[in-house]
Amino acid sequence: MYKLVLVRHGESQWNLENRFTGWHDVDLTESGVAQAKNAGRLLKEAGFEFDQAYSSVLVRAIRTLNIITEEMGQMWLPVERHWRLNERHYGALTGLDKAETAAKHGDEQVKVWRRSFDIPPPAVDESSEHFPGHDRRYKGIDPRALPKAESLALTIDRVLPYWHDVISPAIQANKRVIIAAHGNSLRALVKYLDNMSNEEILELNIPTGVPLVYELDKDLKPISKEYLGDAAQIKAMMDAVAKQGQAKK
Ligand SMILES: O=C(O)[C@@H](CO)OP(=O)(O)O
Repeated sequence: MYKLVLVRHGESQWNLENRFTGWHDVDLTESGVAQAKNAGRLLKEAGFEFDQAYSSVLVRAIRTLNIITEEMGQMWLPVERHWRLNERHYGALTGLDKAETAAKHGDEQVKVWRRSFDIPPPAVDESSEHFPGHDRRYKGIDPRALPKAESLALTIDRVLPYWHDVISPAIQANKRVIIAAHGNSLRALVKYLDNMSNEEILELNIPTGVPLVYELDKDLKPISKEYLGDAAQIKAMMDAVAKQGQAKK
């Protein structure tokens, strides 16, 4: 049996401001830092030791992982950062206020943009500041692979090659792995691991800064899955994520 830990970054500045974030690079808030410390403390108390860590190339995930490994006394861990673990690209919604967008287009439309399986938000064009082709960290990647807007389905298409080529072989080579990533890049992975239907994934919201521990069999099929921490608090955090896309009453 293998163990795998997934963690969504702690609260970011744009989570706090309730703005669509995607590939925009924002840092953690103070409470995001506290959430990451708490995640590290919980993992340490539960006796976790890792051999390999992975994160996206976005600061909020990188910093969350740093804080967790520092808290655990495992800062020396090898880390591989990869753009394929980035958040889903929010296209032309990037930067907009989620509640204001819902007031303008309706809660249902925003739920479609946030959570439908295969309907992407409106795309940016290559002149947009939110097109990743302008960012040095994505140099060397085939521009056709760089997103202008992604649905969850498209996010799955770019996350899974990294899972199959890099992460799952590491796990099967007995490396104990932690992955720090994002609400939707982790939903992509969870959908795949748990073999969830397109309808089931619609209602799945992942809280910030809470370790999600999987036990996997030899073929990496889940045996069990649980969040570390206070169940009532975690449920409240998941409900709050779901509500972020509703217009203010
Ligand atoms: O804005 C985003 O990039 C994501 C995660 O923070 O938000 P949502 O939960 O609306 O998909």
